[in-house]
Amino acid sequence: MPIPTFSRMLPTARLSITQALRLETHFLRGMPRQFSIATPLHRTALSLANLTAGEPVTNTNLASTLLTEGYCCDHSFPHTGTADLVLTEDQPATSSAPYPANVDHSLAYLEEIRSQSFKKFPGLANMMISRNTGQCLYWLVTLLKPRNILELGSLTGYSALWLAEGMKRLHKNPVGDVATEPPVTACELKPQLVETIRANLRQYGMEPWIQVKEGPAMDTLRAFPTGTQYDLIFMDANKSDYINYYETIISSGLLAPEGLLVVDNTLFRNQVCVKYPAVQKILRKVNKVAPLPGLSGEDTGKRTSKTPEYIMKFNQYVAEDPRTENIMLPLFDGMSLIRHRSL
Ligand SMILES: C[S@@+](CC[C@H](N)C(=O)[O-])C[C@H]1O[C@@H](n2cnc3c(N)ncnc32)[C@H](O)[C@@H]1O
Repeated sequence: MPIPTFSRMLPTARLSITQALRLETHFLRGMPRQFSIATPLHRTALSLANLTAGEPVTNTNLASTLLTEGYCCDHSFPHTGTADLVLTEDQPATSSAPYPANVDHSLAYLEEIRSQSFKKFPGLANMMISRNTGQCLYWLVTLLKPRNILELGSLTGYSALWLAEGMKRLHKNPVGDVATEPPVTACELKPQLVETIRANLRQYGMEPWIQVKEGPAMDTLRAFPTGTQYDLIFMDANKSDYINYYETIISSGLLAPEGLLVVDNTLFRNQVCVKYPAVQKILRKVNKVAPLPGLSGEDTGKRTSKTPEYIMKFNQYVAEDPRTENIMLPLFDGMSLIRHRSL
């Protein structure tokens, strides 16, 4: 069956958020395509990649996406004053690929893992990184050429696999600090998820690239022999321990001197920005048509009402830490890049 062409339905659509949400619900659900929403003000495409390809779509996560992929700092927040949106296609109508053309299509198996995760763990899968974040991690790996990678919080292995694919692109054979060990270490607390990660690794032949450590990430961090160093660390486990993980990683020297610590969800659906008047304004506007999930995501598993507070405190902690410097990318749910200041 041919994929309906959105532009045929709406050649040049200027829509309110309400209309966009309605359209999204009616037409875009489950379509294996990518669309973007650009505001008339800045014309920046906000990719809705994470809302397509059969994922459950709710008004809530559409609204969150609008916010988290928007501009979230008080000085650069451009949405103020308009709720109008222009919906445009950002893929040719013939394409059915879930990724933009520049992404290696051999990575399509990740899409399978993504949709299986939504089927198997509907209440948790929403916590996965977005496809764009996955691509970004993959790019970081290929640019930085880390010797090894550590991930805290792995769910079903989706983000770890993006990281491992970066390593795979760099090396024909898996090479870790210790040649016999897979170069990516993934830490996951829940046995059922660990089992799923292992099954995914087996199914897609990725066991030589990723080793899984089951249990609390803090135990795993503390168990590393003195002198262990990682060139790239991706932190995406429970937010309540972000400061503890960060402190352990930085003070123990686990992050190599030229290493990069990547931390996910540092904008936490923009809820960390509510103190900014411009953000409050857009939140009020969006809330009229699609209430945000308050401070506890309705479908976000472990996220608790305290999560935005944990993230805010973490961001503050890092910002004030003279040992490191960081930059926050407004990508999906916010991603911070942190490195030693001594560089
Ligand atoms: C945001 S999800 C990770 C998503 C994954 N990085 C991805 O994008 O595919 C957070 C994960 O951390 C795990 N987690 C929670 N507390 C943890 C802990 N103390 N130690 C290790 N993992 C933990 C959760 O079970 C969950 O799978």
